[in-house]
Amino acid sequence: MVAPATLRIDADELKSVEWTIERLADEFDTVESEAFLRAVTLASHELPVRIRAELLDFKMLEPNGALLIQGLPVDDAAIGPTPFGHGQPADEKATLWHDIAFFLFASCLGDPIGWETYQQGRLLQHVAPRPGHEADQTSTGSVTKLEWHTEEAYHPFRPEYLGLMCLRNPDNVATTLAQMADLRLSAEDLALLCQERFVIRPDEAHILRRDEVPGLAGRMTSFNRIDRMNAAPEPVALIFGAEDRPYLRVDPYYMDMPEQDEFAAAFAKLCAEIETHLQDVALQPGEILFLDNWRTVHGRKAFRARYDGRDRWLKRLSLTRDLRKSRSMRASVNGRSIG
Ligand SMILES: O=C(O)CCC(=O)C(=O)O
Ligand SMILES: [Fe+2]
Repeated sequence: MVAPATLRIDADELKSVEWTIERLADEFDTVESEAFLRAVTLASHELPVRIRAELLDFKMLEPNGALLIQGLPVDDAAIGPTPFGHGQPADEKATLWHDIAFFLFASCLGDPIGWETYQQGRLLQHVAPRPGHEADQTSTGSVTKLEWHTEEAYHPFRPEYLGLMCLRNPDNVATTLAQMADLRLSAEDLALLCQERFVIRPDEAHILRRDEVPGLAGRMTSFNRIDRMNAAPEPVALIFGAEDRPYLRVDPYYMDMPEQDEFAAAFAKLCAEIETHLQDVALQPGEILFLDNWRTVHGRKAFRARYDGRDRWLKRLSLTRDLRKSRSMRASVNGRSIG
């Protein structure tokens, strides 16, 4: 199986990265602003050249579907309690250093995007267990495994890359992933999977618990759009791109079984191949895992949440290579929230 590529930041590189982070931290107190996005994209050009080269190759040459960046320090006492479980919001200031680091690396791959119908359009999202959500098929679930999926598989503007930065993972709960490059599918199955015959519905993170959404009224156009995608989904192809190195989009939990036997059989083979080639990556504090969302699927093992402020805590960014393609669903030229 193809293991994720790894890139370890060395001591000299870390000094240079820290210098850039600290300069940005002097100027900004949140990563959720357009001014910060411009500044961090510019500053990403100052990253050490070896790091930029590795990220650029990951993007331009597609040598691997996953890239693990190691070597950022995390002071567990300084980052504050894991959000949600404790009933208090995260102290954004306490993780600003890491948030900036994450955006700096991510900016080498693409532009961060968010969703009007998810966490109020926030770009940097918390992945942490939430009381009452234990059995949900979302990033706030825990006792139920998060089934493997393409991120936002149903959406025409789904991200090309997904970043997961680990701040805390005391029980070594694994992120699961499978690489398209590992899958063995016959030419006949590939030909069936390339046809627009498969229905993928929106993730329930955009649908459940709508009554808890602050400012819901102002976002109803976007929520209505999600509801329409749910009620009348357009059939799509699961495999696309070049025949010899295809891309995929798939999320069985939100899919209908195709009616015709041959398509159902090809879909079942794809799922079985993915299951066979699923690997575990238990992220450690300070690690950032970048996944090519067109060449891997990912999920998470089940675990028992502690709700003691020390739970598993990742931050997540979705990145697009081409912001313009979603312009019809974004409010402004450099607005990042799609819906
Ligand atoms: O918790 C994880 O490791 C992965 C979660 C996930 O699939 C996601 O946040 O999109
Ligand atoms: Fe995901």
